[in-house]
Amino acid sequence: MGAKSVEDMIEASSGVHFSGFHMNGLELRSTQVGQPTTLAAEEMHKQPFVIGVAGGAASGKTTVCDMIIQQLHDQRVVLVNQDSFYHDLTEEELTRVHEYNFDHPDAFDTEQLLCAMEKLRHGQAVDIPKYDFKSYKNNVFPARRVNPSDVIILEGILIFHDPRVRELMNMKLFVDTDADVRLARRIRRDTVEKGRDIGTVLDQYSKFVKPAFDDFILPTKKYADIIIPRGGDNHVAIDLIVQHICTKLGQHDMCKIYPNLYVIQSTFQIRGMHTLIRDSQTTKHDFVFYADRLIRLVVEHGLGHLPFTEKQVTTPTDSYNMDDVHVGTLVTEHILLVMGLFTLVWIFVSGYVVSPLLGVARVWRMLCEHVVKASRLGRFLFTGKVTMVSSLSMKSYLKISRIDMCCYWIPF
Ligand SMILES: Nc1ncnc2c1ncn2[C@@H]1O[C@H](COP(=O)(O)OP(=O)(O)O)[C@@H](O)[C@H]1O
Ligand SMILES: Nc1ccn([C@@H]2O[C@H](COP(=O)(O)O)[C@@H](O)[C@H]2O)c(=O)n1
Repeated sequence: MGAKSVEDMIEASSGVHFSGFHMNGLELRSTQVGQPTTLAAEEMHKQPFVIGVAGGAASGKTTVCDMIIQQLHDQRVVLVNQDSFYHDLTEEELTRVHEYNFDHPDAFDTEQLLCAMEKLRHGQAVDIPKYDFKSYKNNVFPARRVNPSDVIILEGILIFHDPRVRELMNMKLFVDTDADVRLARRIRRDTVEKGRDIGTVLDQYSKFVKPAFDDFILPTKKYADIIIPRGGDNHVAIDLIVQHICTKLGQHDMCKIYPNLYVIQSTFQIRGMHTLIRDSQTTKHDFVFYADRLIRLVVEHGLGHLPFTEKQVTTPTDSYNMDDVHVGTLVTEHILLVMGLFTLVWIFVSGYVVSPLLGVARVWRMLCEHVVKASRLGRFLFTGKVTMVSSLSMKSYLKISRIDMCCYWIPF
């Protein structure tokens, strides 16, 4: 490939980019300036929190869902069963119903399920059919009107099978109950509630239910975030799951109110530092040290949202690509981002009863450090013995210098 085409490629890819950091690793892909990045974020954050619950038939999925719903009493939660989306049987299929495999992925109308989810996620109510296990039809009972909610629980034996359905889920649970327990429950349920005779239940189990569990259901266990042994008997697991959902919903709600809010993923290191600065035994020196590190994380993540353009730099020895951060825009378009950072760190620091001024001063210092670094780099690139293939213009340099002065001027 010739030198010109390399240049062309760089030029073609040298638009302005935003780097993003989002909750749950959901990233907004790099977008060109002027495109509605915040609209995309809004779209994403306005959507409900979707929990998928899979597991074998009679494993206790519905029981677990009911327990979660009960404990999330102050949230708007709806349960959507995959059973509601069983295909209607044709007349011919009805005459030979015992040969029909209700445990195969093709038994479900996944397109209809996706369509219903699409509507719910966009704030529209949907009518979900109520399946009749006795007549094998989904139009015997009136459909159930489901309104858009904060949380949607999608439950079903094969709810993790289709990747498009899996992608809708923020959290995936797999109810793992022993096969003999599932069979015992199924026999009782199908004979008592569905009025089937035990011979038919056992035939269906060995012919379709067990093979489908091994071939289609069990292989989806790997997609689960949490596996719940013993289903509804496992109160500890359900309590922990509900706590986790509440935490996520808190963040989710905040993100819904503030579409430009980014939540930094918690790590053991971050949690450790939070513990230390909350501890009354922590010395002033350690407090300042760990608070500084936490503030630095916030500042660095915030600055990661500044737009940048890729530039090619030729040094005496080599040529390489670098990201030219638009420091100049710091004082103009992105002043709000910087102000937001101050406020954020101010809230963070003031939450720990330190003088808010101390917090603001520390943020200023960190921002200045960053800008000074960028400024030094800028000056080096501009005045040093290097050739810029794509120019870092005089205008940018002047802007950098102005910020430089401004930063030194701020007393702290
Ligand atoms: N922990 C449990 N102990 C006893 N019976 C249970 C338990 N969990 C569920 N069951 C019973 O087993 C049957 C199947 O449970 P369900 O929650 O409907 O499972 P699934 O939704 O996975 O088919 C129901 O009759 C239910 O009452
Ligand atoms: N007409 C039907 C439809 C489904 N089944 C069985 O139901 C099971 C799934 O429901 P769960 O509530 O237990 O998850 C599945 O194993 C089907 O075989 C049926 O028997 N008849």
